[in-house]
Amino acid sequence: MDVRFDQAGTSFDGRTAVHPLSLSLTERRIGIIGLNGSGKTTFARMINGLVQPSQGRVTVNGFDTGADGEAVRGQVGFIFQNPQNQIILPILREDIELGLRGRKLTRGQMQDRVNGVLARFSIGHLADRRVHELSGGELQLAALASVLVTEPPIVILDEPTNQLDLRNRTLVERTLRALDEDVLVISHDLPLIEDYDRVLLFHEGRIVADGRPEEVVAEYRKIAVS
Ligand SMILES: Nc1ncnc2c1ncn2[C@@H]1O[C@H](COP(=O)(O)OP(=O)(O)OP(=O)(O)O)[C@@H](O)[C@H]1O
Repeated sequence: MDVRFDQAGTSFDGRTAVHPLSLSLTERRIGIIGLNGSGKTTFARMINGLVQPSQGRVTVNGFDTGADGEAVRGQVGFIFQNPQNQIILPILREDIELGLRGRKLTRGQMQDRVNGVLARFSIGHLADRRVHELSGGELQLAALASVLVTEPPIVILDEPTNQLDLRNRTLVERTLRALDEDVLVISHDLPLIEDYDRVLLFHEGRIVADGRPEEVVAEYRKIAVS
């Protein structure tokens, strides 16, 4: 990935959520950690243009999140903290297809793409199930399938193992490890990011540590008890 922040920061109603920062993210797997309310989600949303910087600029693979919003959304798939909120249609297959509407695909090509992504996450058996009946782990995989069917090169996941039991957590962890796409994962589940290429620690809207997982997690532990 090639994500650049150039003195980019953002405020809500005069309160700074992310202080202006400059950095470049080029690694394949990046973790974001920090206390509740430290700015992690806001930072991630600035990358896909859901939150615009109040100052500075953010570019993703060369596209400006302000000026080239549509191109940026094609580059970055975002899986929200509560995946049930992002699945719109009642039947999983229909929801996955929704992402492909507007693309010039024949019915057959569309079905091939949907079946391909279902097979990739081993959830073909869920294709015709009602989304609201799926378990938490199944829902996470369903959300991944719905986002990845459009083939974004970068995927951001906001707390993908939140509220999952050990089995579903392991399933999602294993699935994330096998992804070919570049990933940026916000997580309170520290083992999930322990072998990532780079970890950012947010604290009060600033990045206060940035580096290898063990070093950054050690800093996080200090903040957590201070
Ligand atoms: N749309 C918004 N309007 C107003 N304030 C917001 C908005 N989004 C976030 N904030 C505020 O910005 C700060 C950072 O929030 P953010 O969601 O980025 O934190 P976080 O680190 O992701 O937290 P958590 O771990 O609890 O999900 C918080 O004080 C939050 O209340």
